[in-house]
Amino acid sequence: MLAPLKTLEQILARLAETIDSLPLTRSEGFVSLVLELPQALTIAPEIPGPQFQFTHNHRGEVRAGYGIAGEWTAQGEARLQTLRTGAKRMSAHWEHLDPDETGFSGFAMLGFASSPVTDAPSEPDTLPNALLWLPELALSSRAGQAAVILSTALPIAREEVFARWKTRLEQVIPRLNQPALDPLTPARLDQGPTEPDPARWQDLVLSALEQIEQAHLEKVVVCRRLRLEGHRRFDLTRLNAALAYLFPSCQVVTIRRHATSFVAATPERLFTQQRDRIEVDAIAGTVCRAASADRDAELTSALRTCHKNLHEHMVVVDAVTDALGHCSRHVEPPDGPRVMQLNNAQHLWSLVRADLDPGMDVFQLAELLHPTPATNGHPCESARAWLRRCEPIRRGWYTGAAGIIEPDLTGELWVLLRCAEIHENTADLYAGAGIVAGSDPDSEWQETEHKLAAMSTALQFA
Ligand SMILES: C=C(O[C@@H]1C=C(C(=O)O)C=C[C@H]1O)C(=O)O
Repeated sequence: MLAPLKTLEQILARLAETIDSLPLTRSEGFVSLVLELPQALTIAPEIPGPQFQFTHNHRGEVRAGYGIAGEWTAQGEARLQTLRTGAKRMSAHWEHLDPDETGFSGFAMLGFASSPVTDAPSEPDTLPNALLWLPELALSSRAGQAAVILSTALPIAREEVFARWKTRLEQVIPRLNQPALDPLTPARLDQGPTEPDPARWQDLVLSALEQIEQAHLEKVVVCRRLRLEGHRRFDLTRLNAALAYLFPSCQVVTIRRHATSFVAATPERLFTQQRDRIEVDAIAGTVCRAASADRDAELTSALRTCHKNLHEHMVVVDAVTDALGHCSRHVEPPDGPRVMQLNNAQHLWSLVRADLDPGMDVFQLAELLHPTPATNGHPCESARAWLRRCEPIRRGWYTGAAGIIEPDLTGELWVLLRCAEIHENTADLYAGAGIVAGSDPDSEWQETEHKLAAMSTALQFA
C-alpha cells in the first residue's frame, strides 16, 4: 500500500503529464480528468468548505465531492425543469479524459428540499431550495476500485486550473483512508425543544384523522423536529463512521455548503435509474425492534399482518405504480411487501420496477415521483395543502431527496429521512409518521421516537 504522500506525489505527476491533453480553451462546457487511486475507500475525508458525501456500507460504495466546478440553483414549482435545462447543457458539453482507463466518470449531485415553495427567505446558512452541483474534485469508489475526478468549467487557463486542482488534491489525498479515529466515550446529549410538543402533536394527528374520516384525505405524514445539544462540537467524520456502522444498508448522506451540515442515514431510494430501468423503494408501515429474538419476531409478524400498516403501505405502492405508468413501457407487479429491518425500526418494503419510456432522465422522474405518499400523503395535492396549512415546522431538505447524477443524466436519488441539520454542537433532528384511518396519536409519537433514535444514537459517538 502506498503512503498517502506518495499517492499525492504520483497523482500530481499524472496530472502534470496529462493536463495538456485537455481541451481547456474550448469556449463552453466542462472537462473532467479521471485518475486512478491505488486503494478503495470506505469513507471520504471531511475538509472545510463545500462538500458532499454518499457512503453505502453494504454496497461498498463511496462518492464524495469537494469545491464547486459548476452549480445551478432553483426554487418554485418549476425548480426541477430549471435545473434540467442547466444539466442538459452540462451533459451536452462535458468531456472526459480517463488516461488510466479506470472506467469511472464525473458526476454531479442533485438535491432538493421537500417543498418547492420556501415561505421564509432562505437564511444565508441554509441549503438552496434545489441544487445541482458539479464538484471540482470528486472521489468515487466501488467494487474495490477508486478514482479521483477533477472537473472545471471551460474555458480556463492551464496554470489556473493546474493550481486549483493541485490545492484540492493536497487537501484531500493525504487524508484518504487515514486510520480510524480513536473512539470517544459516548456523550450525553441534552434535549432542547421538540416541535410540535406532545400536546400539539395529539391535536395535529386528531385533526388529520378527522380529514381522513371525512374522506378529504386517505393518508398524511405528520412530522416533528427535535433539537439536541451536545457537550462537544459534533465531529462529522465520527458521525459518518457511526452511521455507516449502525446503518450499513442505508445511504449515509452529508451535504455541506456553509457552516451547517445536513446529514442523513436513509433506507429509502426515491429511485435508481439505470438506462431505461427504474427501481423504486416503497417503504411505509413501521414497528420498532426488540432486544429479545422472540419479541422481535412477534413484532415482525404483527407488522406483516396489521391491516392499518398494510393499508398505509399499499397507498404508497399504488401511487408509485401509478406514477411509473406515466413514464414507462411496462411496470412490473410490485415485489413485496417484505420487511426491512434496521436497528431502530422495521418497515414494510416493496420494490416497484419498470421499463421506462426512452429518453427519461432523473429530473423528469423526480418530478413524477416526488413526493410519494411515504412522506407526504394521498391524494397528493390535498395532503400537500393540508400540510402547508397545519404543519408547525418547516421541513427544509428533510423529506426532500438527494443523489448522484451521471453524465447521461440518469442516476439515483434518496429520500432524505433519519436526518439532522448540524451546526457546531447543535443538531435539529426530523422524523414523521404516516397517519391513516386507525392510527393512534401516542403510537405514532412513539414511532417518531424510534425514527429519531437513528440519528441521536449516532450523534452520541460524534
Ligand atoms: C417520514 C419518515 O419515514 C417514512 C414513513 C414511514 C411510516 O410512516 O411507516 C416509513 C418510512 C418512511 O417512508 C421518517 O423517517 O421521518
